[in-house]
Amino acid sequence: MSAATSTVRIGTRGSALALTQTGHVADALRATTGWEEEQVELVRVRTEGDVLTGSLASLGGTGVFVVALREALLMGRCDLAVHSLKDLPTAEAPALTVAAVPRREDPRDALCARDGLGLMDLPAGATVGTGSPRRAAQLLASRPDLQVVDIRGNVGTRLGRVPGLGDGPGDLDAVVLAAAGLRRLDLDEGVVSELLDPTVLCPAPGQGALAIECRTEDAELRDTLAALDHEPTRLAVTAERTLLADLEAGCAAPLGALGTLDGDRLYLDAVVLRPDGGAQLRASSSVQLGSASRADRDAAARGLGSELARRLLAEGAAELAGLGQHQGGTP
Ligand SMILES: NCc1[nH]cc(CCC(=O)O)c1CC(=O)O
Repeated sequence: MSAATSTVRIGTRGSALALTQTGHVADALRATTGWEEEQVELVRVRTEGDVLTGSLASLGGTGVFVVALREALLMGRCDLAVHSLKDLPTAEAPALTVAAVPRREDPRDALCARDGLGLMDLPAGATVGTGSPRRAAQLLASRPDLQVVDIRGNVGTRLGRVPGLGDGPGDLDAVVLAAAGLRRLDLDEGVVSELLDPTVLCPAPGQGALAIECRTEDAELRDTLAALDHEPTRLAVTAERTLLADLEAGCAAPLGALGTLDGDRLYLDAVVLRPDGGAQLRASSSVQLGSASRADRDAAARGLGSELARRLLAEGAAELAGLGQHQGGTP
């Protein structure tokens, strides 16, 4: 594929959020390359995650939002794909490469409650909707009285469960969503009643970040996409995702991880919970990155994730959270 003579096709899911995210990447690509509007084209791909209606936790397997996009890449129906990094399985796909991780949006989770209520203001026994075992366990850890209700659907559907926040039944006191998605859709101002501190609700590995994937053989495109990479984000999510992989946890596991870069030091905080929130393990560590090569810094980030995973496993994380069950890992 020669960019100068043809178009670059970006595969995307059809949800409002996916189209917005992909649109931003298309704009960034045009800006760094000088390509014309029509040289970057969006191709819609329907994924299993968009079609199935069961609860997200019950889908169990990882990658329900990703598999069809990867197939489209491999079959040449598109040249690059934009994924929400937290939906991307940690196992790399053969013949595909994550060519760039752009700058991360706010990684925090957002409480969207009726009447602007914060987490600690919700009345006893209040109902909070989320399909995420990670969010459920952490909500219950700080507010054991809450009634967590399993919900799913796109952002609009979930907001509609809260009175005053959208079109829908308005049958819940609150829902929890990723701040990044709300911000990208320009919805955050009206609906977020509290941005939850990561010490209260630690985000999912990769939350708020995107991955731009292409075929490994497209060397020219890979070089072009590298311009969209944001190294501090890439290092943080590399540490988070290595931890996730080493814990053999899928996207449905009650675990949170957040990497942050301060100068040349990369920090990683993680929490693993019992699904009912009644017990949890927390661990933090950091590594000095130095001015070594990109490969060395990536390796240091992976080392940090592995070190923290080892510590958590030694303290009984797998038993606590029921890890290793979703991907056929160690029992
Ligand atoms: N699992 C669904 C999903 N995947 C990515 C986002 C948007 C936020 C992000 O980029 O992390 C969301 C919605 C949500 O969790 O509220």
